[in-house]
Amino acid sequence: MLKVENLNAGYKELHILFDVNAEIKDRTITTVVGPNGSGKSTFLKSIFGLTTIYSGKIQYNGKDITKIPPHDKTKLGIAYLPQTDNIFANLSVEENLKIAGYTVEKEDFEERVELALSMFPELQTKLKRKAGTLSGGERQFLAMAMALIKNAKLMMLDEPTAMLSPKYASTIFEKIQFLRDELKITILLVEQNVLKALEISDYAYMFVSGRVVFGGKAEELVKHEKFEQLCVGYTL
Ligand SMILES: Nc1ncnc2c1ncn2[C@@H]1O[C@H](COP(=O)(O)OP(=O)(O)OP(=O)(O)O)[C@@H](O)[C@H]1O
Repeated sequence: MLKVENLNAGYKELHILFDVNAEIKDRTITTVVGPNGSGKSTFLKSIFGLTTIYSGKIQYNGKDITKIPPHDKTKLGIAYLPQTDNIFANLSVEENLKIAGYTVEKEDFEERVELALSMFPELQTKLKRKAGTLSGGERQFLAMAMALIKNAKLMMLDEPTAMLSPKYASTIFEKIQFLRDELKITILLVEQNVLKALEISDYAYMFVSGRVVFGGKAEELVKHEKFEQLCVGYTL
């Protein structure tokens, strides 16, 4: 689904990612782990078109999307959910859902809202509430519901369980599995709850100082000699 080749990227002249190669397979969960500041978020942002790309290539279903702006990537079915600021806090939940559906045909929109609310029934009773008054977990649900309405096929989630209670975090992990298993959505995840994320993941990448030091099956990463040293502390 997504192929990243020899990607070098950063913020203007600040080079952060070095020769990154990665492949995200269709209908899988791939988790990116690594110490703080290793470039995990920058990786997601680069795929979405929010960084400076110096060289390399990003392909999505065989199409070169390296230089395509974010709004066009949304149309192709790519969604990027940052850790914060992923909803319009001053608007109601309902208005947020409507905005997500701006580019969707009216009939499709109603169907998509129905699907989104069946997946996130927690939002059903809060449609008139200002999104800014939702709990952290509910905000994540709303952001994911908006991505569903946009018909996302690839969802990139940056630390969706950050600041959430363990109970809420488990619910988010269940929802992510549901997205893969029932809705056939491909997930690229950056997570601080590394062990829990790897449990539900098919593949994983470990970044250190902007370089990929491991790429492969999620269960293999746990056996990697540097895994504990680099991810513990950050993991627990
Ligand atoms: N908008 C930005 N402008 C300039 N530098 C940035 C920007 N965003 C991130 N950086 C820098 O890029 C480097 C990588 O940051 P990034 O957020 O990608 O790491 P991360 O692995 O996701 O870290 P964390 O686990 O702490 O979230 C850091 O040195 C950070 O300070």
